[in-house]
Amino acid sequence: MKTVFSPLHSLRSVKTELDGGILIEPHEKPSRAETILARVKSQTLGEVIEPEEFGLAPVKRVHTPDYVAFLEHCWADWVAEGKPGEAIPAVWCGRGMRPRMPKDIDGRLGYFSFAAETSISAGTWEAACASANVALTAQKLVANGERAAFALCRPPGHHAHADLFGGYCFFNNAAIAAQAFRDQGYERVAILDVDFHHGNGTQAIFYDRSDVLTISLHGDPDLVFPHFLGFEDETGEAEGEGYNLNIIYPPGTPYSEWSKGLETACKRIADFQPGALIIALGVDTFEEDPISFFKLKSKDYFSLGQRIEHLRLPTVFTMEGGYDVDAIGVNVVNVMQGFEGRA
Ligand SMILES: NCCCCCC(=O)NO
Ligand SMILES: [Mg+2]
Ligand SMILES: [Zn+2]
Repeated sequence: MKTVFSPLHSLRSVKTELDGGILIEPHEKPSRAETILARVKSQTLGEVIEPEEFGLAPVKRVHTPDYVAFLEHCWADWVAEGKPGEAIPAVWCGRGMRPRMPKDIDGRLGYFSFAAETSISAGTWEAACASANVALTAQKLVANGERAAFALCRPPGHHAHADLFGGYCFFNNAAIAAQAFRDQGYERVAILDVDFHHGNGTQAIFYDRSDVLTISLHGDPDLVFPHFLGFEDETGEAEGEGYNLNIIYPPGTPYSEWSKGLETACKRIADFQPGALIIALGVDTFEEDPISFFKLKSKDYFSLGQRIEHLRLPTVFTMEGGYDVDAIGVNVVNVMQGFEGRA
């Protein structure tokens, strides 16, 4: 399996994450991607290639022009106002207020975000663009005949809405790849999000559509991020009714339980008969993950990869979450080796 990787990910190197009332070293840090890359190479998973440049057109098939323009200029606008730290949203449109786009950077940060943990600084824009190009390059490999490709995306994307950032995400790489398949004539595309957290952005982007099936397995949003979306009664709307599926689990869920939801998801995907499958791959389902509460073991990721392969679909993997950096390389590559039958 080929891996697509961009060294430009390291331009995303913020020093802060708001957590527990203090600014901590971000969980979503450059060493995550470097560790995965090292494991891809040490396990000779396959060729590693750099992304092609696709420009902003395919990004704007998912994200709004105002949002893209905001992300491009955010850091410069923030610095121009003489702010001392990294750009962090601190004000939002609360219930009963007016959801119009403010001029000021503080207002725009809140208007275009849904959470406060995702700081922005120099290089964030460039890294987010590179991450989208990584996903589009993997999508092109698969559209051109590869059975599967691994988009080693950083920053991740599944929390990003059409015009919202948060949860360490800016561009929804999986959604951008899905829309690229659709624009290239694939009638139906399925996105399966196996990250510990709900793929709220992915759900929202396709919520009223029946051409892209969105499924997410995740921790109960009543207990964990993103808190305000991802419940099992969210099944799609209008044309999209029946084309969104959320499967939630409690703290301590082991693979033996979690895999029942995986089975349900795979059966729904098989029924949908998509021409392509995108796996939003987070490994923060791991038992040692610092911010999550499932209990998957490293060996379980082989099984996950094997089950996905049994769908017999052209498959793009987009890297999402996973914060136990010591184990992230093994867990991610275990999925790929399971997929390739090299478990
Ligand atoms: N306290 C912020 C938690 C953000 C979760 C990021 C993630 O892993 N999403 O998949
Ligand atoms: Mg998920
Ligand atoms: Zn996650």
